[in-house]
Amino acid sequence: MITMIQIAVTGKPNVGKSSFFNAATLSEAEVASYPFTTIDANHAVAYASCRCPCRELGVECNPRNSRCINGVRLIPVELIDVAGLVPGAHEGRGLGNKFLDDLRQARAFLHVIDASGSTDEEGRPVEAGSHDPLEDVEFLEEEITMWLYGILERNWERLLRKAASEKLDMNRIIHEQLSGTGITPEDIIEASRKVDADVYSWGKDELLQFLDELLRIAKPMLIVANKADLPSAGENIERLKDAYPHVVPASAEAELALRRAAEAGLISYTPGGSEFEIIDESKLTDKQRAALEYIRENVLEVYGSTGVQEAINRAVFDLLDMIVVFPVEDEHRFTDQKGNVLPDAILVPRGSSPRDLAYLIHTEIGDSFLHAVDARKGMRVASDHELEDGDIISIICSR
Ligand SMILES: Nc1nc2c(ncn2[C@@H]2O[C@H](COP(=O)(O)OP(=O)(O)OP(=O)(O)O)[C@@H](O)[C@H]2O)c(=O)[nH]1
Repeated sequence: MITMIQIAVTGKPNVGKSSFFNAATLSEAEVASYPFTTIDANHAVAYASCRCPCRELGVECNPRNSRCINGVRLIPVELIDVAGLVPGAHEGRGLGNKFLDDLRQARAFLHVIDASGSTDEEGRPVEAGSHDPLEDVEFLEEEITMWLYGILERNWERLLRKAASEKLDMNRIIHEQLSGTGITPEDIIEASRKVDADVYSWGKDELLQFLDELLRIAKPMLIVANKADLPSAGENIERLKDAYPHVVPASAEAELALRRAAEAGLISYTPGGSEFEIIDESKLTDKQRAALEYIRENVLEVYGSTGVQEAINRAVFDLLDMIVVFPVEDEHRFTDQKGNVLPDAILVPRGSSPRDLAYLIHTEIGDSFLHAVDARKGMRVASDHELEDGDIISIICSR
């Protein structure tokens, strides 16, 4: 059974988190026949997008677990709206079991910030450009680190003594303490290697350094530099890009405006696209025309898109390093048992093998895996062969 990848969306009040959440989630109209658009108030379905092989193969696909719009395959991922991360939250001003639950589920964080600097550190509106958004990035990382620190620090001395006297592996003990966060033993081993000092001599500084590394590995973060449409955002976006590896300029408001205009039949626009076309000039009011031109000049032409879809894609394909594989039963017709062409698009971690894919689809398929065929090349591939992005794979089982 394949579960959707879950990504947390967080940010202080007024930065445009709800706008981003809505803009990333296709509306009911756009996904009419698709069953799960909104899960509940705090969970919604967004899509990672990639090229569908249907065009290149000259076939018409019948997607089952995903959608195909004009040759673009949309693969569902789940967004979790994480509220309450405000400065000081780790001290008990808001982070509770709900946060633990969100943290456990989330594989990565999208941190929405107001790149225009028009909200202060608590999210109150201030004059554009008067707040430095780089401070907001630091605060969020610090909140999560300090929250984890609170969990470890409580019992640290006792745990060290226990590990020393019973000759227990400290990494395992740390993992037990952080159980419920979704952090794996491998993540902990990798992070603790990055701290020079011997674990038995770790003080506060080393623990914090360890937790910083751990978060980077286990819950990587992408900065959504929102409100990129405002003039004061440009310089901040450059500074953010200099300081952090994963920054996507975005305008959630522009994405919403373009979609509304498309729904009203005023423009043609594919969500996440790099351009739009006005359908009938005479239908636009002066105000609408000016707003659309503003978006074209200040968002699309500057940043290439509104950044909303790009943020989701970067989280899935860069931060989490996933690739897309299309499993089929019939390697000649690219179909499943029922004749659906290219029915499924599956996100798998880069480095996965056909056998890993088989297990991901179903334990039984993994257990009875015999070999796999690369349907494009019509060639058998080894069970430990590394799958490539866009592969169409037929799995041959003994049952
Ligand atoms: N210029 C501009 N304004 C935006 C953008 N996104 C959101 N806003 C505005 O920012 C304000 C806050 O947006 P919300 O989406 O409600 O922000 P939020 O972070 O969810 O706020 P809370 O619900 O208070 O947590 C609203 O007035 C939006 O219209 C954007 O991309 N550009």
